Amino acid sequence: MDLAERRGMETDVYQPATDSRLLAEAAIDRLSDRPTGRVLEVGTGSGYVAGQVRSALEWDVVASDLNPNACLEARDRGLDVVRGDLVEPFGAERFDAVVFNPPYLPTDPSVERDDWMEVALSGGPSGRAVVEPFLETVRRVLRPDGVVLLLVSSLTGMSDVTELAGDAGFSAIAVTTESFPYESLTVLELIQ
Ligand SMILES: C[S@@+](CC[C@H](N)C(=O)[O-])C[C@H]1O[C@@H](n2cnc3c(N)ncnc32)[C@H](O)[C@@H]1O
Repeated sequence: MDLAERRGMETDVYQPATDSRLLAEAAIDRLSDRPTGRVLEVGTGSGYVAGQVRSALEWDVVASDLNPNACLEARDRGLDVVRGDLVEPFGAERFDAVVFNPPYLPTDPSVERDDWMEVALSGGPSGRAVVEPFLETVRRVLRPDGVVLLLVSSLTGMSDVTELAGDAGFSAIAVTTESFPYESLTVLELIQ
């Protein structure tokens, strides 16, 4: 499924899809092995992933997004929501885990549209335009034993993402993968 097909959803807020469900299941599985803590979902969209984690685990859950419409939708689920760019609004060492299903589809700049679905889906020409600054900054908000759970598509370049994660001081482990005709989706656990 390409960007144009995903665009069939004429909405301002990304609605839960296969990638959202894969990330929510992996986050619940991985975080249930750890003591209760505080988790941030970056790019929460509808709030689905954060809501699933909050229902399944006794963790404090915070959600954030750049898109004000997403923030309102996530708030309607009863989530604590902060509007902002990636982890910029948050202080140092605030979270035991950060989860993110980023915009990851490689997109030709000449067909980019100026709307919130583009912000939700487009990862720029490489697919890594948002993943890269996320990996460069996320460590600041993690407690010393905190982890990241990051959804990565084969379209985004798995080895490029694991290399960027390594540059940012993380080791990456694939915790789950699902394959589809057009891409495979993996959740990486990034450990400091
Ligand atoms: C693929 S959607 C995922 C939505 C939701 N987490 C899910 O899995 O269904 C990516 C989300 O990231 C948000 N986003 C994109 N760039 C962002 C940024 N720089 N800071 C915060 N959120 C961002 C988008 O608005 C969108 O809601």
